[in-house]
Amino acid sequence: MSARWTTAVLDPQISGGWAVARGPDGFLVDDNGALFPRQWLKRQALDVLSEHGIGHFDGEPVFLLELRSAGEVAGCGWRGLRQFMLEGDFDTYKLLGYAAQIGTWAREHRFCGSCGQAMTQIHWERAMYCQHCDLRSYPRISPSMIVLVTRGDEILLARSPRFVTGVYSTLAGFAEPGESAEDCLVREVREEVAVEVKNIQYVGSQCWPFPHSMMLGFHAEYAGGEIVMQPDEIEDAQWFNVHALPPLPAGRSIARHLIDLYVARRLGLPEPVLPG
Ligand SMILES: NC(=O)c1ccc[n+]([C@@H]2O[C@H](COP(=O)([O-])OP(=O)(O)OC[C@H]3O[C@@H](n4cnc5c(N)ncnc54)[C@H](O)[C@@H]3O)[C@@H](O)[C@H]2O)c1
Ligand SMILES: [Mg+2]
Ligand SMILES: [Zn+2]
Repeated sequence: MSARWTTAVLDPQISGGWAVARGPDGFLVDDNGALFPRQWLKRQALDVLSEHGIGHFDGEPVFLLELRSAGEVAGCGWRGLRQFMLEGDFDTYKLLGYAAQIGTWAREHRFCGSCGQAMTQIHWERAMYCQHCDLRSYPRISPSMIVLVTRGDEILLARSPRFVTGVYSTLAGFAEPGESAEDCLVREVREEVAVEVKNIQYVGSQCWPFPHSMMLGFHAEYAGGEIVMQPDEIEDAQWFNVHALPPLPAGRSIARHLIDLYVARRLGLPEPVLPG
């Protein structure tokens, strides 16, 4: 949510408003962006799997058309969510990030995980419902810890084989059942680089809709151990001096914020603000 964008459960039976369409290649866009007059968009030959009322943008209702396949709409193209995260209006990115998470979840919860029968949308809360089991499934959110480990002027950064060439980032990993945030952080750092940490401090959080992570960001100090990289997960890990940093993650990511915040504090510069 943001100043311009708030989530809400809106009944698709009501008419009007804006709509976004999401297919396998991302969101439908034209020169004005990804928001289209809903009645116009629904007249296009789109292969709609489901429709969801997702919230308000500048006070106007917004709906998501989740598509089975990418079709052709004259004058329009497709744009992935990552592009919206990297550049352009952040409120629009927040709206589309939410739409993507709702679309993914609804697509993956069409059938009851308990009995296998078709589920239906309910319109007073964000849930899919199985009448047979009286079971509700809510949108999936996966808590992930992300941590900048520091040792004075040095910060510990690593590369996953999945990263853009040359980029180094903070360590991250998904929480497992039974863990606290701190347990998870200590385990992930141990698994990925075999380092021990102390003085864990919570910094802030960020929704990361790729596809449904909730990043909880921390700072921790080095407490011991030599770097041993986890095979397959970590391609390289090093201590970098704050004056000689490698290519870093995208400006709006919490990974980048954790790095920029520490460097600013170390160098006595103004502190950056985490994009909400
Ligand atoms: N916003 C940021 O700045 C930022 C930076 C780094 C990582 N991330 C995100 O943090 C998350 C975790 O990072 P990671 O990839 O290093 O995780 P990780 O170290 O836990 O390893 C990834 C592996 O975890 C497993 N996995 C996938 N989804 C899972 C889930 N929902 N629950 C449990 N295990 C799962 C898979 O085997 C996958 O290969 C990812 O979503 C990643 O995109 C965000
Ligand atoms: Mg990881
Ligand atoms: Zn069921």
